[in-house]
Amino acid sequence: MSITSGLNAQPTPEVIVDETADASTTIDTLRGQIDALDTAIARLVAERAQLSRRIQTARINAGGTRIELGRERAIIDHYRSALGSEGASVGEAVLRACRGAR
Ligand SMILES: C=C(O[C@@H]1C=C(C(=O)O)C=C[C@H]1O)C(=O)O
Repeated sequence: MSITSGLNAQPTPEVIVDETADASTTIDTLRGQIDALDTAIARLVAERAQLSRRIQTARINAGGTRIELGRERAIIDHYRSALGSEGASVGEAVLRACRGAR
């Protein structure tokens, strides 16, 4: 299975802004949309972390290691392909968030 096949990415919703509004109203509207996206991103990362920890626990219980670097490299490559050069940093941050104990 490819990395992407389990993802259910949705298109970014259309940005609806009143073109006659003043700048501060436009900024408030767009910031509201950014806040909603950040909430969704955080929820997805938390959901991802739960799945990741289940895999890590299963592997440890089977006598393996918590970390699998080859798989992590593929994930970072995926983020780089999707987001450009800064995508690798995003992928690394996501992996870190999914590794820590909670
Ligand atoms: C979840 C896994 O275990 C670890 C965590 C990973 C992740 O959060 O994506 C990836 C590789 C492993 O270091 C896995 O092997 O898939």
